[in-house]
Amino acid sequence: MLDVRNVDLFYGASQVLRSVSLKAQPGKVTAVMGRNGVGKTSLIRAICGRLPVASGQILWNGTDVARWPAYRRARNGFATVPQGREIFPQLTVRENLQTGLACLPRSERRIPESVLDLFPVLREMMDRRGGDLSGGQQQQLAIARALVTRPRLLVLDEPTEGIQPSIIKDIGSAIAWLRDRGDMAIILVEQYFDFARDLADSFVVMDRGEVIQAGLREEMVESDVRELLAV
Ligand SMILES: Nc1ncnc2c1ncn2[C@@H]1O[C@H](COP(=O)(O)OP(=O)(O)OP(=O)(O)O)[C@@H](O)[C@H]1O
Repeated sequence: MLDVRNVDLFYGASQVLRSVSLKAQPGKVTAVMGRNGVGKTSLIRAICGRLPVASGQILWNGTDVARWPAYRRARNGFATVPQGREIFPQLTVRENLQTGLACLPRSERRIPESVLDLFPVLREMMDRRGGDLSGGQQQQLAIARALVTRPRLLVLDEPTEGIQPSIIKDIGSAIAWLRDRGDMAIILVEQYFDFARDLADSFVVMDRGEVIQAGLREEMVESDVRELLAV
């Protein structure tokens, strides 16, 4: 289980996270919501080790990993699907997936069939270049690249951004399937309310670097949260 406690984060003198706490449990989706610029991506980067926190704890099954480098967290089960996907356009789909394997021991560096079963379109496109895929296919590739490490914590940053509705549905089904498998904690950063609500077990809403609302999905009052998300 991931237990983020009172994390503060700064860019230079500017504080972008203020005592942020959240939990993520295996078999559950924690949705992180909030308008543009409230600190969601910074929070994800802090969790995955791409940005150093100034204070607070990031407990992973009881161990504080807040000072661990990103590669060590990756080896211990953390995987991220970054905002904007960060696909290598010149590499093939297969090569993009292989980049995800780097944190695994040599003997385990293979692309699991189950990942391709989840996104069959990728199997058909293994030798195509990443840059030739549609936005939705690239998003599926980014999720698959995270999954090849067989993560125990999957963090997705706005996976529906700029994606057409039919593929959003496929991505939602894939996330639900991974959640229901039960061995992975999932953090879903999302501004698309309906998508987040359909998948979430619990939620946090952020504003200006702080968590201003949090609770279980049943406690998520649609009108309140929509208001907090409105620009
Ligand atoms: N590298 C950086 N240096 C300085 N300030 C930054 C940097 N990256 C982000 N910020 C600022 O930190 C704040 C939080 O940004 P962040 O990207 O975490 O928000 P967000 O909620 O993920 O927004 P979005 O949905 O637009 O990605 C914003 O005010 C942003 O301008």
